[in-house]
Amino acid sequence: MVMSLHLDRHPSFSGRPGPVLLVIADGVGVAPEGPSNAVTVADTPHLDELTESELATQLAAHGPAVGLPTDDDMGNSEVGHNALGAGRVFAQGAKLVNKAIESGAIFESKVWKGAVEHGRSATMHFVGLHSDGNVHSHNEHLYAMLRHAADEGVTSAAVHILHDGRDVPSQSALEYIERTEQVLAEINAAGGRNFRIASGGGRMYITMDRYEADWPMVERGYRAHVWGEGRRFSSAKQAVETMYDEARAGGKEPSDQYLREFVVADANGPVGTVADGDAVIVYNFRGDRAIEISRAFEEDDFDVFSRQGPNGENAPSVYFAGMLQYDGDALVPKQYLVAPPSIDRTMSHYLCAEGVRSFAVSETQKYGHVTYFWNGNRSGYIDETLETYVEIPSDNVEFDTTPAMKVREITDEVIDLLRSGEYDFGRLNFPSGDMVGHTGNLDATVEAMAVIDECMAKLVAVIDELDGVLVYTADHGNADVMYTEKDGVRSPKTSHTLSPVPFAIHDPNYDGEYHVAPPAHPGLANVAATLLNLMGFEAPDDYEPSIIQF
Ligand SMILES: O=C(O)[C@@H](CO)OP(=O)(O)O
Ligand SMILES: [Mn+2]
Ligand SMILES: [Mn+2]
Repeated sequence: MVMSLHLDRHPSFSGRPGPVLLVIADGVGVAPEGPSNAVTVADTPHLDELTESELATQLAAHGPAVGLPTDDDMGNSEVGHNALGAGRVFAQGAKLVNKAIESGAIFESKVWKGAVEHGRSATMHFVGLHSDGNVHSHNEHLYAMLRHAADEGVTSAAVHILHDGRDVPSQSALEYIERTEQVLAEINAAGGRNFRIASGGGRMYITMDRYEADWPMVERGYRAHVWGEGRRFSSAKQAVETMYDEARAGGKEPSDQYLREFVVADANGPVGTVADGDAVIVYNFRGDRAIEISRAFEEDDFDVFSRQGPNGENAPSVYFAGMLQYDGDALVPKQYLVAPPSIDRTMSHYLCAEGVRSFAVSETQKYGHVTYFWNGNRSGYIDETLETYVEIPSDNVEFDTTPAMKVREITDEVIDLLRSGEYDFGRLNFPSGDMVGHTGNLDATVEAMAVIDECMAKLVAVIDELDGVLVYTADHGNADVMYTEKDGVRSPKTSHTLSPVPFAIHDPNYDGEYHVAPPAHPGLANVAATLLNLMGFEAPDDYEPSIIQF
């Protein structure tokens, strides 16, 4: 049955005269007050006023509430914005890949079989985030594929690892390398097989750029993985240990995310370059940071950077597949192992069908979050005549050096759009709670929160002036836990958290027409229906229920 995209008007509430604005403070969760909570350490009188009002509550933003396998899975931007924008919970990549591996369906797929066929006569390469963070990837998926490939007669495999330190502890690369070397050794022990780690580097330094913020990152990764260009070491372990030592000798604590690229080489040179006829699998299941490297491998007429070898050789022609299809509109990549969640009828689809004008604003690092993720992993507009998307270019720096990021610029842009009178709905993402939070720098994150608070005050004032409604929430936690402490020793926490997130409505015309009455276990997926109600619409029947009741 094709569901119609029509929205009924709400029977008792026709909305306010002004626009509805959703503010998503990325990575700003709710955790107990304490010295490691940058959100509570910061002075944020305006946020406090919002979250302490009668129109406030908290929402689950991790685990099954956002389509992840278990309650141990922290939330992230992809699943968070998917749930916010689509008003329902979809089984996400992490879960879908687990299922495909458990059932064996992944190994029955035509794409896997094609990869194995190439791997039998050439080399099978695996490129991906090397951890069990379960945000972009999970090493158990890699291991299952390596073992299966070996069982199916692949004799040569090369793994290209991206150190994490962002979804897992900031200096954990060596533990993951040790475990992977163990798995590879077990596979090789059967004889006649050469499975090895071939190259790698930090995820924030090579390969895993997103939203075209920093293509040179992808170029560095491509050249290390394909051509074996980079500093040479006898093993991945030696590479990481050397770089740790060098960082500390320079007075700096090393950070896995930012480690330089390395290549494993022996007396004959790099041990796992990519050649014509090889298979390459990107084993990340999340799309934003996997799209650019996929394009570099699979596009015939790719022209963002030169893929030629050091002596002018042509880029190798490979059999390429992603774990999932990362962009269902642009069809990137063309071949994939597991079908992505099919997120249909997002809130944007309904609003466009009703002719409602809307905008979305963020800076590069989160621009795709409020557009591509929000719209169910679709790039581009749903209806360009009704929507305006604004990207403020991000600086390519380590973000604790610029804790305000572009939050003030985003605010100014949003205020202009609100005052234009042309929009009934707008959404923005403030990136800094998350991006600065990921650096593990507490002071910088406290400063980031103070800037968000300052900008919230401005937005609230404009909403008052326009008789609109402001809704404040976040997509998952991060800034709310900046370090953990054990036996008096502090370790920076660079990852997201399991915390709930704030939800608050600022409605200057509020006169008791509705109240906050969330269903049991409210989560991010309940926000879309709430926003539609505040605009004077009834939500679609199969959306998760609204947080407000009239
Ligand atoms: O930076 C990222 O890729 C993730 C963490 O892995 O963060 P977010 O989900 O907030 O984008
Ligand atoms: Mn996020
Ligand atoms: Mn993040």
